[in-house]
Amino acid sequence: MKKEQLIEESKIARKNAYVPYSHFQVGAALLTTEGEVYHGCNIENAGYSMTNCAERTAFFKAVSEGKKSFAALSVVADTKGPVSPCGACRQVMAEFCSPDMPVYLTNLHGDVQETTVAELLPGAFSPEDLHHAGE
Ligand SMILES: O=c1ccn([C@H]2C[C@H](O)[C@@H](CO)O2)c(=O)[nH]1
Ligand SMILES: [Zn+2]
Repeated sequence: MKKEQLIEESKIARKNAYVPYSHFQVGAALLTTEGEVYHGCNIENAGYSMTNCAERTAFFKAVSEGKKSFAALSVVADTKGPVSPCGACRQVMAEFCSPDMPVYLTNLHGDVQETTVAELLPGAFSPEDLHHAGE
C-alpha cells in the first residue's frame, strides 16, 4: 500500500475520535505486513487519565486480533506541523515494530514527516532488554 493511501486511511480513522474534553481529534492507520489496515482514534474519558491515544488504539486492535507484524503507521491531527506521538505511544511502537519501520506524521494541511520508530524513541527499552536480564 502506498504512503498516500495509508495517510488517507488515518484521516478516515480520525473521524471516529471520541474527544468531548480536548476536542483534539487524532487518527492512526496501522498497516500489517499482510496488507491489512487497522484504524485507531483517540478515545477520551471523564476520568481524563484513562484516555487512549489513536496510535495505541490501532496497535491494541491489531494485536487483539492476532496481528503482530507491521509495515507502516500513519498518524494525523489538525496540528500546525506534523503531529507528534506521545511517549507512551512511542514505547508501544518500539514493542511491536522494527526500529526502521516507517512512520508518517501528518496534519490536515498536507505536511508529512517521514520518520522511523527508532528515530521517535532512540535507545528504547525493548523486549530484548528483559530477555537478557541477569546475563
Ligand atoms: O499523538 C497523539 C497525541 C495526542 N493524542 C490524543 C490524546 C488526547 O485525547 C488528545 C489530547 O492530548 O490527543 C493522540 O491520540 N495521539
Ligand atoms: Zn499517545
